[in-house]
Amino acid sequence: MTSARPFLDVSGLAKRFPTRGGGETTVFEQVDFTMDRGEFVCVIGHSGCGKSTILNILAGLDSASSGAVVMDGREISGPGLDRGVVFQNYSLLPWATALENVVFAIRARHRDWSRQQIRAHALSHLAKVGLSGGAEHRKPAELSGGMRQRVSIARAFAIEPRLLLLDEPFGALDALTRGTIQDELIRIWSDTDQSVFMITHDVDEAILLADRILLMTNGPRARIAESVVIDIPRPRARDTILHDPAFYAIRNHLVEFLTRRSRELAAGAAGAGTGAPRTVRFGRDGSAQGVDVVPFQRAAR
Ligand SMILES: Nc1ncnc2c1ncn2[C@@H]1O[C@H](COP(=O)(O)OP(=O)(O)OP(=O)(O)O)[C@@H](O)[C@H]1O
Repeated sequence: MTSARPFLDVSGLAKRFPTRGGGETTVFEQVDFTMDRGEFVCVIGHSGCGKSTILNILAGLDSASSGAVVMDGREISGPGLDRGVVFQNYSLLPWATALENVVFAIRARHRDWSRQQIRAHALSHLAKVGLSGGAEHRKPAELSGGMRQRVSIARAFAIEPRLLLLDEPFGALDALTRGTIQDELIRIWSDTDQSVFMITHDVDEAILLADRILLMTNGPRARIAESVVIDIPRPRARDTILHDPAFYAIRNHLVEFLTRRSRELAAGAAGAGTGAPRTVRFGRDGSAQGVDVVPFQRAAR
């Protein structure tokens, strides 16, 4: 069932930067989308269309030139512990151990918790991402890239944010590590009602993880042109998902968007649309249907 008011409501978002000649450039405009509680949404679009800027605005680390972001009925106007952010470059405190990195975040969130409570909570979240048996006492420089990203994910989940913002979190990892951490991410997310907004360049990763994929046109004046519903049943596994009748239809649709339509739909191009994204859903046989509204229903995970 959908509620009358979405968990996250982004409307009319635009970002402009001044240019050297005294003018300004519009990176994106008319960005409109909503997210429901517990939904996992991925964003795909070419480099420079403004994905990270949108994520930073949702995080409260950047401000929009116009438009609004309303989460749980309140407008976002700065950073807050109701949102957790994971960047590609880990952003861990270099002088603190993995455990301390997580502990500091929990302490900021739960000021009334005892030291033992905080430590136990941190250790349990580190264990969920496979960091135990000594690794939790190492500093970031003594950890591999995959382990550092695990610490970032544990830290983000440990503060139990309502919205988790992930900016290409697996971009720097090798395929094997990437797969393992994707599985860990999905397992932790499945046990919560947290919503996830994730940027990725990897269409297979997006299909594996997302309930919905937002497709952005090329900048400048980029916008979200389509919202593609991924209703491949969960749990999804990387090897068996390839046999789902809808998988290649969705994959082809995304690749075709990136190679052709992201450019054709860009502002100024003939036939470029405006306004809210078109919702696209694929039938279980892989046939595409353009529909206006698809209610989000949290599927079994
Ligand atoms: N402070 C700034 N001043 C001027 N332009 C900026 C500034 N910050 C970002 N931009 C421009 O805004 C555009 C969008 O940047 P953003 O990093 O959000 O894109 P992206 O879609 O996340 O790209 P990528 O996929 O490469 O990470 C880029 O063209 C970038 O050069």
